Amino acid sequence: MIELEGLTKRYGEKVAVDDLTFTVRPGIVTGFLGPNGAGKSTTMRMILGLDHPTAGDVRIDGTHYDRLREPLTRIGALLEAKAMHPGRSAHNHLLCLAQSNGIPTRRVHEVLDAVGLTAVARKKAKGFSLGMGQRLGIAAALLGDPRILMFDEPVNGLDPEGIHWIRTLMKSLAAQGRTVFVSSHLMSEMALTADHLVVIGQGRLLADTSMAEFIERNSRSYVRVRSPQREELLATLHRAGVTAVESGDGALEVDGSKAERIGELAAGSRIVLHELSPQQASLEEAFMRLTAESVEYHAHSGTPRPPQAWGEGWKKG
Ligand SMILES: Nc1ncnc2c1ncn2[C@@H]1O[C@H](COP(=O)(O)OP(=O)(O)OP(=O)(O)O)[C@@H](O)[C@H]1O
Repeated sequence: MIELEGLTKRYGEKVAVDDLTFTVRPGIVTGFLGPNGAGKSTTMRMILGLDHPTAGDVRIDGTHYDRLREPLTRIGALLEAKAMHPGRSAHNHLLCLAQSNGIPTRRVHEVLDAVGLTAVARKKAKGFSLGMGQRLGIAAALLGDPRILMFDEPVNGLDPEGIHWIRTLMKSLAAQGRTVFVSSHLMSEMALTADHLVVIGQGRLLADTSMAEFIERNSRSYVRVRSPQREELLATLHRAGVTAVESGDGALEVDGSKAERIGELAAGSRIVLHELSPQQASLEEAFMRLTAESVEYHAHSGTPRPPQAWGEGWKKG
């Protein structure tokens, strides 16, 4: 279990992590989601004692990282791929880590096998592709057989096979009862991997929710309707107790009614329809709405929409 309490990090004027309080629990994959610069890496560095908090506290199974005995056997982390000596082989890199942490040598062979690097174990790391570097970083995280694992953007730059492999690995580690904490800036990626979501923006907690709850709240389905007899259609829908809102481009959006019913109501009043289409809002859109105000740098493609009122509704703790 990882517990953060009021965790804060300032760099001069910049507040990189702002009063974060949440708990990462065992047995599930917890996704740590936020746009670029949200403070995910800084938070993970503080969990590992690589950065010191300006305020607040973070504990690993009740203890500060600095006070853990043989920390690699308690928490394993992949923070930056290729954080290794380029002239060293994968085998020797892991062997050095094992020897300095009191981990038996046989674990080196086990983890090389687990990440599929046995065949290239004696090759120098500088010749490794990004995917091989990620696998070696994950092997290092697994070396001490820790109960807690933390991965910072593990699928960045990987091919589909590598992405699939990491997703499966994270789920199986969680199924073994371990705590798995993984960061990403892609909602679509988290939707496929995480059981629980912690969302941050500009260092602040925006949501702490189960994935199922996030999907339920944000998989908004509605029907788009366009008609040259818009006012008559609005009046007909109103009489039937169906609420429609303007979509901004002249069309109407109707929640809570099927396209069939709207079509039948329109036909009953001899109203011509030019469009009648069921729609499903994507989780990526929901994430973008939630974090819109906290994104540091926008492309000049339009004004971000303000976060919806529901943003606060599912924030816990
Ligand atoms: N050593 C530092 N000195 C000054 N500012 C920093 C430092 N480290 C991080 N920051 C700033 O803190 C903020 C959070 O950065 P961080 O790398 O933690 O975000 P992130 O969510 O991991 O982003 P990304 O997905 O882009 O890696 C950013 O604005 C960053 O510029």
